[in-house]
Amino acid sequence: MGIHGRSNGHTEGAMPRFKTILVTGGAGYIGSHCVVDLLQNGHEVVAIDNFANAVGDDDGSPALRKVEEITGKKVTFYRADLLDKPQINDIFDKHSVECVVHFAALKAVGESMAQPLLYYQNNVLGMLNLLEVMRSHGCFQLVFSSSCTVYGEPERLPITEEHPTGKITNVYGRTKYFIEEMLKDLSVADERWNIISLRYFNPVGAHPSGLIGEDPTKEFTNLMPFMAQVALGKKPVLTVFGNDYNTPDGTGVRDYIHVMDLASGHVAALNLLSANHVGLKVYNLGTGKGVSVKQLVDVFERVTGTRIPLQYEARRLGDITAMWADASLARTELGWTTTRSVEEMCTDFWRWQTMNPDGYVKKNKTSVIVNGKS
Ligand SMILES: CC(=O)N[C@H]1[C@@H](OP(=O)(O)OP(=O)(O)OC[C@H]2O[C@@H](n3ccc(=O)[nH]c3=O)[C@H](O)[C@@H]2O)O[C@H](CO)[C@@H](O)[C@@H]1O
Repeated sequence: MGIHGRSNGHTEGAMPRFKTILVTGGAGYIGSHCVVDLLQNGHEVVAIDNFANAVGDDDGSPALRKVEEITGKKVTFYRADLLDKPQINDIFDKHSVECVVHFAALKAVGESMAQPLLYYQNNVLGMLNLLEVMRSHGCFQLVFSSSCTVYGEPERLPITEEHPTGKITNVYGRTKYFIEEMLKDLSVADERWNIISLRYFNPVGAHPSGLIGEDPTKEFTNLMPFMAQVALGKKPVLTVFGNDYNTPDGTGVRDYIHVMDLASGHVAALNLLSANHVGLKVYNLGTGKGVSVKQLVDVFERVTGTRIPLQYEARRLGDITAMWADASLARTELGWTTTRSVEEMCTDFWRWQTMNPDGYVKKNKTSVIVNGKS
């Protein structure tokens, strides 16, 4: 096991049934953490990313170089865009990809409302291109990165996979929903497909080494990265959107999940796919525990020894009151559970932030001009 690794009941050391995995969006936040776990479980990884929301430089991905440092293993990387089908085709020609873990997507809710066509094109068309290239290369094994956002406002809590989907209030969420519907149709039409869609709750935290973490290149609005910026003094105050919700302390409740627990959910999904034909299966990945904004701030302040000034404002448009998972299906069918506490989510995120206050360091080749010669 690599530095600070933690087994979660999966097959470390054993030979995985899938050898080469293509990871789309591999340089991103969840993608890079998942690549660590895949490598530590014996898979070979070909990662692609277009750097739409991940740091890239002349040598590729700084995040994936850190992943290589953590694991002592090599990642094959291509800067590639799923909208460029011939390029994706070339990558499949070069590597015998047995399974795809598909993270690459745009994910900013506000941006998705302002630019719906961009989101439908990138997320839905990107998925279509990928599925077509996979099929033409005889690759039918897929793990799809979905979201609890497909449930919309919960009718009951905790949310099981049977909860109705589709009543979504934003375009980003609808792209995830439409793709799930597409995957359903595909698995019915052609039984060669073997697909698991993982509905993530709220991923937070970072790898405990502090070497990789969340470093969005776009403006971000998620709670934990924003809170960490306030703790670092880069932003003056954390705005709490609403303290009049029907929750114990009036602030919104979510199911925060450590990104390394999320990563191990993907390894568990691959283990199931490689041993069984499932058609299409959907699993919630969450801890099953609801944590309010105020509670998360309290834990963060306590474990990091920082102070987060708060400013209460009106509810954010499109936000729901409370959401947490029933993750028992993933426990029984994938043999997967979360093992990391809210304290670890905060400590690990803070370690990444303090070790890398400006995020990843880019390695760009600059030519130095001396006496007119470069
Ligand atoms: C409406 C929205 O954006 N939903 C997206 C958001 O979920 P979600 O809104 O749950 O995640 P956030 O991290 O943005 O917010 C979590 C909680 O913190 C509160 N909060 C957040 C930021 C802040 O500065 N102050 C504050 O009080 C929110 O009101 C919410 O109660 O991120 C998820 C993961 O990327 C996406 O799948 C969701 O589609």
